[in-house]
Amino acid sequence: MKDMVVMVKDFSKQYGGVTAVDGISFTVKEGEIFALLGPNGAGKTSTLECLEGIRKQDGGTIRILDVDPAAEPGKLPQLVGVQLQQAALPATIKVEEAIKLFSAYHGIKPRFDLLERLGLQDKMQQTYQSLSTGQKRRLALALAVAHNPKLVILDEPTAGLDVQSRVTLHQVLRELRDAGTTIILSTHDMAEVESLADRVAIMLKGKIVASGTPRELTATGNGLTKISVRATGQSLLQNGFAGVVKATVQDDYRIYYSSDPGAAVCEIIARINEAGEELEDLRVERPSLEERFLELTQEVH
Ligand SMILES: Nc1ncnc2c1ncn2[C@@H]1O[C@H](COP(=O)(O)OP(=O)(O)OP(=O)(O)O)[C@@H](O)[C@H]1O
Repeated sequence: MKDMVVMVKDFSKQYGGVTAVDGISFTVKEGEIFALLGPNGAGKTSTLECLEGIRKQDGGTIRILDVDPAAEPGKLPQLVGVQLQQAALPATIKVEEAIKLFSAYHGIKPRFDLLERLGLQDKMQQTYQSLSTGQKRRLALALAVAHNPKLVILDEPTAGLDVQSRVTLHQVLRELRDAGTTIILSTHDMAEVESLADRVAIMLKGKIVASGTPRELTATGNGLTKISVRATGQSLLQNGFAGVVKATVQDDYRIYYSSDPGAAVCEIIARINEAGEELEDLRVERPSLEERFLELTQEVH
């Protein structure tokens, strides 16, 4: 069985009178990409900062590989790689100097290979302030993972990145995961979670309102599959297909939301054939995380 890398139990965090995190619990296993997904103010950053030992929790237990971050912060830097926020490096430090500095801190050889992997090999002599947002984030990731930490914590690693930088960053994160690194990240982006995360916890107003694999989360809730179909005749205008609870028309398409999509698709095709019509297009989309997220948000409000 894989080792538990992170254990969070009944964790809470307040700022003055504001409860930012309200008694959440989760665990993360070795070699998992775990996402905290939630809107602004949900408590994601507060959670990550307590895991990093930057802030102290007000209640509950946090353990990272059996270390209590609040009690033994000195043990964390070797175990945990943290992606620095934008302003954390001096404006005039060069990329090469930053890599050397961090490598010296961890007592390792400079990892210039990571710069190449992250497309920064031509930027070695550029100052930090002259890098674009995407380049700064890629450098921050290189600095976070250079010493092969067991856990990497990333706060919205792809926010504001273009598609290419985002794809590269996702690839690097998957490679790290496949090599056994555990990754916790926060994000607003549901598509990112669906394509990248092994497990996700949805946070709303300081609580975890749902958790599981992205597939498990989309299978809960109303779980309706969307079937969009276009045919040459009028036979589809009459509904009555298996498990369909809602039907609409959009452009030339009839759209059905069904709890039994396999049977519904068979019946739709049979109806078109019986009517002697032609099937022009058929699309089946399983419920998305976005739909589940919106459902949950409405439940909480
Ligand atoms: N230093 C602070 N002082 C006072 N309140 C804070 C502080 N940091 C966060 N909060 C409050 O705690 C709540 C949770 O904030 P947090 O930054 O953890 O959420 P988040 O999910 O990371 O949001 P975002 O996606 O906007 O970064 C918010 O209501 C926020 O205003």
